Amino acid sequence: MTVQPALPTLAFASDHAGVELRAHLRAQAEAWGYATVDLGPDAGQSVDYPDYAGKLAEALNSGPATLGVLICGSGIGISIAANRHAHIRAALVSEALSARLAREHNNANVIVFGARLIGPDLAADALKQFLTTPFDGGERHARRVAKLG
Ligand SMILES: O=C(CO)[C@H](O)[C@H](O)[C@H](O)COP(=O)(O)O
Repeated sequence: MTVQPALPTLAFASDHAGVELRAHLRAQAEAWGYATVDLGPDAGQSVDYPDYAGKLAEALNSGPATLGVLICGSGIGISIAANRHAHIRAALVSEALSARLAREHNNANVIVFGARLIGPDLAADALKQFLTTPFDGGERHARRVAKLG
């Protein structure tokens, strides 16, 4: 019998612009077998993306989630905010190849989407790549990631 490694728990957060895409991607991830933690916000309120990037950074610090998904309108503000936390390597992506490379080369632990710039199917494809690609672990990549701090 082959024992499959446990899937990581995923944390999801967004600002108001990302509420719908967050729900879609979270449902997809659960359908793929991942446990998820939802950090909000609820629909119908305007919020500030640094607050939700901070919630996700805190969640990855305290567990059980080890990978995160962040979404704002463009993905830019929330990725800037997330990357101000030393243990976060957040990659803003708009297609699946970048999502794969973010794991393979950068060992990114957070994937970021711009809900106003990417469709739900493309975002789900990119998320699937992100979740199923391990860090390459090669010496040059490990060295560079270590220099990120
Ligand atoms: O931070 C952003 C842009 O870099 C995000 O796209 C935000 O979601 C956006 O600024 C929110 O804008 P809104 O007019 O308050 O909906």
